[in-house]
Amino acid sequence: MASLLVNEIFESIQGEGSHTGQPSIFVRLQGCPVGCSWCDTKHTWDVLPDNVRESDIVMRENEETAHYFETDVEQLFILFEEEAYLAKHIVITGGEPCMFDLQTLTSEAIQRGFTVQIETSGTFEIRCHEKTWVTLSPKINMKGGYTILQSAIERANEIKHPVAMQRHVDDLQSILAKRQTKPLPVVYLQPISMQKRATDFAVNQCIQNNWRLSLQTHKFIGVE
Ligand SMILES: C[S@@+](CC[C@H](N)C(=O)[O-])C[C@H]1O[C@@H](n2cnc3c(N)ncnc32)[C@H](O)[C@@H]1O
Ligand SMILES: Nc1nc2[nH]cc(C(=O)O)c2c(=O)[nH]1
Ligand code: SF4
Ligand SMILES: [Mg+2]
Repeated sequence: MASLLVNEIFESIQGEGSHTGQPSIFVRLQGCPVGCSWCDTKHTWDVLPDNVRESDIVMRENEETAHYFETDVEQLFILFEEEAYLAKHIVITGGEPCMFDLQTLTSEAIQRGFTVQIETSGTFEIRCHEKTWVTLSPKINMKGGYTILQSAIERANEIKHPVAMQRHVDDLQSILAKRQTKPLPVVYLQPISMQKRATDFAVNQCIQNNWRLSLQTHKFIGVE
């Protein structure tokens, strides 16, 4: 069975976007080459063989590390049971989770009665069950040189765009103009790193464009 590289798994409340407030099992996969300068999970970027650990070591680590373990879908659901998770919603994030083929994981989750959501930059093909909720957080002109895929723009169930300045809004407008599938997905602006200037800017742009505001609510209340 296809392998997954896991940076961390934890149960919390979805802090962002349209599922905000929903109890969720977060699966954070290792690896991302996109290179957003303001990324809040830089420890997930590199996949260094020296950083492989046993799953129980990674599961007991309390701080952010670049350690990861290798697993498969079957083992992942065993682990959920061992951890006695209660949430019925799974958020697959990273790193860039779409570097992995998520078809088996999302299908198995849905078959077991979970709802599933993927958080993705849209720079890799999205391979998942059709009932998966896809949150697209578009990344263009980042250091890694990746471009957003048209297929990701069409697949998005919501767009959650990190913003701090006008250029980010212009990027978002250009992405929305490319979307052919109707209806348009619900659009959120998410202030980069919760900075006051970025938040004020986002509020103003939400009002101007009738978009919604997404705050990283988990950070305000100090949970994972
Ligand atoms: C860490 S990313 C991982 C998933 C995927 N690579 C992506 O970018 O969507 C998860 C979410 O956090 C957002 N994000 C990352 N760093 C942020 C920051 N400093 N401020 C606000 N949002 C941030 C991303 O845009 C994305 O919506
Ligand atoms: N509580 C909580 N909600 C989140 N929503 C998206 C997250 C992510 O890092 O992808 C995230 C996260 O790291 N924690
Ligand atoms: S695509 Fe996502 S994980 Fe990768 S650098 Fe950007 S925000 Fe971070
Ligand atoms: Mg996060």
